[in-house]
Amino acid sequence: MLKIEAHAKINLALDVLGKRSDGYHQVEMIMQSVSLADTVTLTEVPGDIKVTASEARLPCNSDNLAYRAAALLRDTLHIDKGVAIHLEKRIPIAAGLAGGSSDAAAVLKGLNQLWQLGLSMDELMRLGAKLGSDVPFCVSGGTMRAYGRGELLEPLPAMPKAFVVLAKPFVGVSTAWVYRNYRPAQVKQRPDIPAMIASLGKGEYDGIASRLCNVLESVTIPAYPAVAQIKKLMSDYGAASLMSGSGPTVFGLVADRVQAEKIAVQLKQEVKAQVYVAETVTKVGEEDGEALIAD
Ligand SMILES: C[C@](O)(CO)[C@H](O)COP(=O)(O)OP(=O)(O)OC[C@H]1O[C@@H](n2ccc(N)nc2=O)[C@H](O)[C@@H]1O
Ligand SMILES: Nc1ncnc2c1ncn2[C@@H]1O[C@H](COP(=O)(O)OP(=O)(O)OP(=O)(O)O)[C@@H](O)[C@H]1O
Repeated sequence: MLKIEAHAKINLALDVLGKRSDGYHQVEMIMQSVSLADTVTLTEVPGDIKVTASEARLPCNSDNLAYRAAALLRDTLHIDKGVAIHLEKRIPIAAGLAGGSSDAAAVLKGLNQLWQLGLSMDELMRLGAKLGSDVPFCVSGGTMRAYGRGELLEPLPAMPKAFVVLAKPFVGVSTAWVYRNYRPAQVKQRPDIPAMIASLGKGEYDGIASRLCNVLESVTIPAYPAVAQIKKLMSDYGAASLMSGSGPTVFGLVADRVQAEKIAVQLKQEVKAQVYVAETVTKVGEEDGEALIAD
């Protein structure tokens, strides 16, 4: 049996560079893992793939990304083994935090170990790209520049430790809908990604916090005013704030845990949202032995 922590991600910067002929958008992003995580438990069983989840509204059939990750490994490598996958969900669903992608990445990494497949991180990331654009990042974790449709990654210097308040209003946002409705003309500000990378290189928290920028806010905010409301409250409380991915979750960065806890308490009083306090995490995965826990 294996237990794996599947971490959520936030996008510190997200730019859309154009639309591709395959329907996806060319993006450039800076992605960061945070400590909020689902726990994925893998147990070898005879037969097929079975998925259970703590969250009743999650599909447990082949629509579940964790199921699809296991099926992809079985089909690609012609493996005739079964696995029971249990998802203890903590990452809110359809939130812009890559919850499903992270579960899928955890299954790829976990089954690589449980089924002794010997796949490299690179091979796992390539397989992950078949499941979704965010999956390769979730396989590697840490702080990364992502480009292409988001599946191509370049490691960046780790973000200095920061505390992250996450607030998800009670709406689910479809990533496909957000990209479909993206109009460059509606974008007021685009991220300065080279400058943010320079700040990461110097370990300058302020340089990173002052450059948070996500062009997809131009689609999600007009449709879901709660996002703007939460962003404003976070800034009023002293956090550098931004919508993560396609939303609707807004994150606020602060350097101090006590301040993060205070902001979370204030937000819970003022807005209808699921609120969490997390922190940035450096590279997750097998290398540091942190993510895979064998029983
Ligand atoms: C918004 C982000 O979460 C930021 O990290 C990602 O760009 C989205 O990653 P994801 O949820 O893994 O997305 P996918 O499952 O690959 O794609 C979902 C849908 O979003 C759209 N999509 C996604 C990624 C991309 N670069 N361009 C797109 O247009 C496509 O319509 C696609 O059908
Ligand atoms: N294991 C899973 N956990 C969460 N959602 C899943 C999972 N498998 C499939 N899904 C489906 O995927 C959709 C998006 O869920 P998810 O939580 O991954 O969104 P997200 O955080 O917006 O992802 P991203 O940031 O990668 O766009 C939901 O409609 C959900 O039903």
